[in-house]
Amino acid sequence: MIEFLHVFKSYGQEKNILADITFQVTAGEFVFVAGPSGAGKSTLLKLIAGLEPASRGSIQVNGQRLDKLSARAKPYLRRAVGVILQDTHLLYDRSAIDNVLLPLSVTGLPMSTAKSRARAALEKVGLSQKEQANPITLSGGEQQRLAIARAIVNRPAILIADEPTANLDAETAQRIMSVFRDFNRVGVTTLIASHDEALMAQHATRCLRITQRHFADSASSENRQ
Ligand SMILES: Nc1ncnc2c1ncn2[C@@H]1O[C@H](COP(=O)(O)OP(=O)(O)OP(=O)(O)O)[C@@H](O)[C@H]1O
Repeated sequence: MIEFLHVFKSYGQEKNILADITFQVTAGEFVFVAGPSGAGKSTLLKLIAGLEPASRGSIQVNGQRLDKLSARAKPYLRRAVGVILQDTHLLYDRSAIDNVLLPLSVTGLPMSTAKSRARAALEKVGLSQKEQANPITLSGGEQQRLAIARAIVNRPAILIADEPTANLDAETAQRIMSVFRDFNRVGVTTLIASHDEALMAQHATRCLRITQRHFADSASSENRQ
């Protein structure tokens, strides 16, 4: 489902932000990506989403080598991977439901079908009552849930989220995590970047840990105690 083989990533003069990363995530897994600030967690998620190219090595997502992806295959990959970045990029001049409809606009679905899909996505994250609200009037946790609804409306096989519980109180963070667990329960492969150790200890089944010049996978044999 996701495979990194000896992946390196540099940004210009910023050499080897990620160095020699190898791991596999199989369909349906729930995985945390952990590590201190600046370790490269966001970078790892962006590589999976195809938002940044690897500098070296091979990445496969959903059976496709990202560096060999044809222009025609790119939109399919975009739909297969739902992405929630640190900045949720919600549009504050549109209603909540219009934000969720946005990724559907390129699919050619009839408006009535698109609207019922968007409503189903809002319902799954508990925001049915807020479909006409402007995102700016929503709380931090509600905005995060709206971003999740927008990420899952195309029914992605993989969901990746970058620090989705940052800046939220503990109770709201738990609510967001249970939304992710619900999607994972129905088969969505889920990767979440976090540096909240307590939250991860509670929820993690597996943890990919990036620290300066070191990568550890809690599922690999050398890390099993
Ligand atoms: N577009 C970019 N151009 C240059 N350097 C970048 C770029 N994006 C990230 N970096 C650098 O790469 C390193 C890793 O950044 P990244 O955002 O992946 O870390 P992170 O672990 O997600 O951090 P945080 O927990 O603070 O969000 C940082 O030193 C950052 O400055």
